[in-house]
Amino acid sequence: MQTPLPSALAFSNIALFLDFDGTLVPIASHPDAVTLPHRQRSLLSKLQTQLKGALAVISGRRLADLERLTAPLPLTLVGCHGAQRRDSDGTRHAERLEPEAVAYLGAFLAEFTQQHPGTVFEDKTYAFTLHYRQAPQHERACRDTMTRLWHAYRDTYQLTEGKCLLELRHHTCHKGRAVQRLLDAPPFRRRIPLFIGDDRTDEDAFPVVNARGGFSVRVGEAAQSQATYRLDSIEEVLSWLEHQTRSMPP
Ligand SMILES: O=P(O)(O)OC[C@H]1O[C@H](O[C@H]2O[C@H](CO)[C@@H](O)[C@H](O)[C@H]2O)[C@H](O)[C@@H](O)[C@@H]1O
Repeated sequence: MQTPLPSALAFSNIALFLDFDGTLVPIASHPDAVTLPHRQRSLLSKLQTQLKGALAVISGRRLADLERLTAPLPLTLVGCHGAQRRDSDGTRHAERLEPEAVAYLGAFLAEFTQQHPGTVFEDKTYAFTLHYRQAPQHERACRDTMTRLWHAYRDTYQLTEGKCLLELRHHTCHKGRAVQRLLDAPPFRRRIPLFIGDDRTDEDAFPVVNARGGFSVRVGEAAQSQATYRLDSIEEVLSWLEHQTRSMPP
């Protein structure tokens, strides 16, 4: 059971990790329909300065998507649930992959969406995401297909569920590992981690944050969560963070 996040924290010592969709920006009908509103952009910019760079956006989206959405802010960005990273100085990191499986899964699922109108496929190289938000009549077919593919590739990929999506993600896609790595180096090292997220893959990060004596925060209702704290909505996330920026030196 999560308790409400206290409004007063020693925020200047925090390493802040923010999920993107459903935490910073509202869920939209299609992945490409999302933008970063002025309020969030200005907040991220202030936090980046006030936390001396100890801020990262950690998302299931591709790194290229995050770069486009947050440009020109020089943030640390983690894409594909941890498989890709851009540091605030522009340095890039990416996990290695077996190209054969990537090509096969990409081609197979692209064909699947042709046969199931309204479904959306994102080929993120490290993760293959099938959305049925706009075609709920195809949810069963999406589940069956992704389950079959997972049985064939379970040594390398795991099957997870998100908000109206099913995803085969490579074992290197793991937000907990991403947080661990960031905390081992400046500017995050020796700070207290605070992770805010709303989804299944954010759960991978919560035990890492808890083990480091940090603050794990789940956004919205969750039947089961390892988060210690709760914020009820995106509006609460933004207001809470804005309150912290007002309590720190500019
Ligand atoms: O880790 P996150 O930043 O929360 O990313 C999770 C997934 O977000 C996106 O899908 C979700 O948002 C879409 C746009 O609002 C929505 O249409 C979809 O139904 C949601 O599941 C993104 O498209 C995925 O690649 C991310 O894995």
